[in-house]
Amino acid sequence: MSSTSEADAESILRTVTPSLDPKRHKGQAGKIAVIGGCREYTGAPYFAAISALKIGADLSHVFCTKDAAPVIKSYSPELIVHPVLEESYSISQLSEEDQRTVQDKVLGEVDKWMERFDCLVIGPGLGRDPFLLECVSKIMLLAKKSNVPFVVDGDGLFLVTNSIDLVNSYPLAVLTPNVNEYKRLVQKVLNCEVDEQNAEDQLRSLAKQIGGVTILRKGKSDLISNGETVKSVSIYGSPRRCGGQGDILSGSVAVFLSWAQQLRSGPESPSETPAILGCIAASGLLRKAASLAFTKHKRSTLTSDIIECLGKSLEDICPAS
Ligand SMILES: NC(=O)C1=CN([C@@H]2O[C@H](COP(=O)(O)OP(=O)(O)OC[C@H]3O[C@@H](n4cnc5c(N)ncnc54)[C@H](OP(=O)(O)O)[C@@H]3O)[C@@H](O)[C@H]2O)[C@@H](O)CC1
Ligand SMILES: Nc1ncnc2c1ncn2[C@@H]1O[C@H](COP(=O)(O)OP(=O)(O)OP(=O)(O)O)[C@@H](O)[C@H]1O
Ligand SMILES: [Mg+2]
Repeated sequence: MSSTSEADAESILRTVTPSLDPKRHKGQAGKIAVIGGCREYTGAPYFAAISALKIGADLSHVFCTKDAAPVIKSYSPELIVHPVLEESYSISQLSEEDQRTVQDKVLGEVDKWMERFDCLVIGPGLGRDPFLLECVSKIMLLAKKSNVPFVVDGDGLFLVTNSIDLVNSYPLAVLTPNVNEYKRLVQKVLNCEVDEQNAEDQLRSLAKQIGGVTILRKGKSDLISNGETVKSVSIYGSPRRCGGQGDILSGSVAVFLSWAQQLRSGPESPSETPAILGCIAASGLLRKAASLAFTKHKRSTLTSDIIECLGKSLEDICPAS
């Protein structure tokens, strides 16, 4: 059994971040899709999707409900927004057969794009509507069929905790639970309470029990495990706990995981998996950006201020030229 060690996040950021090569075409630096955004939540999918672009992905899509789409589009013309998800209230008058037709249509809309994506982020601002979550569980099956990696966060974790088979033994799944989401996962999967005294061993057991998926447990230090190795990232971030920082993280993991996967085909393939590298890089960068934003804005630091600092924080670690 390997022991926990503090990851060298800066060095990993330098390793996984690709150079800006003029020979590369649009799309090669990453095509990310966020599955999330409903009547209540439009900020979370926006934060995840825009963070992916600000770090350096080429294209960032959002698949959300019809009500959320115009709102998310209005935040940014950079995002490609698909108003395809349906909640129960909009289909409750339909017969069972018509509801199935609606579900097939939703799945068709997502599936026609699936193979083009390097990574999905499933859950920021998804909500907990049962019809919508059933569609999303089928989207996860489609992603697995196409071997597309996915990061599960927010309400996606609510779905997965209640249907662990959706991610069990899928090596390209990354779960990014916050304190509440982690507690629910531990209770459900390990049948016990969170043990802070043995946090690393418990995280390793949890990841192993879910068949070697990668888990990034967010907190004062971020802990990352795939059931074998356990790494921590404790770089000083910010004392502000404004909502949305986890959404930046999930979009960032998707980009760095995609970049780390590209290294696999190169001559110097790192020993850690792309999922572990992606988590370490994202955690390190978010913490640097949060620290920079806090230096400028102090108590009024908001998630959008942290997003504005992603570029400078990455530039300080690996300059573009
Ligand atoms: N600006 C935005 O748009 C942002 C949107 N965000 C989005 O918010 C969503 C929830 O994420 P979160 O982080 O609030 O979840 P978390 O800490 O487990 O819950 C806190 C407490 O609330 C409750 N609860 C939560 N959701 C519930 C529901 N649908 N229905 C009923 N209860 C619910 C929960 O109760 P419990 O389930 O534990 O009993 C717990 O006590 C998620 O989609 C996220 O992406 C955030 O990313 C922030 C920025
Ligand atoms: N106590 C803490 N001290 C320092 N950093 C923290 C602390 N808690 C969380 N973080 C950092 O903030 C990031 C987001 O974690 P958080 O627990 O706020 O996620 P979340 O609740 O899912 O956020 P969101 O509001 O986006 O849903 C993590 O990557 C972590 O690095
Ligand atoms: Mg969250």
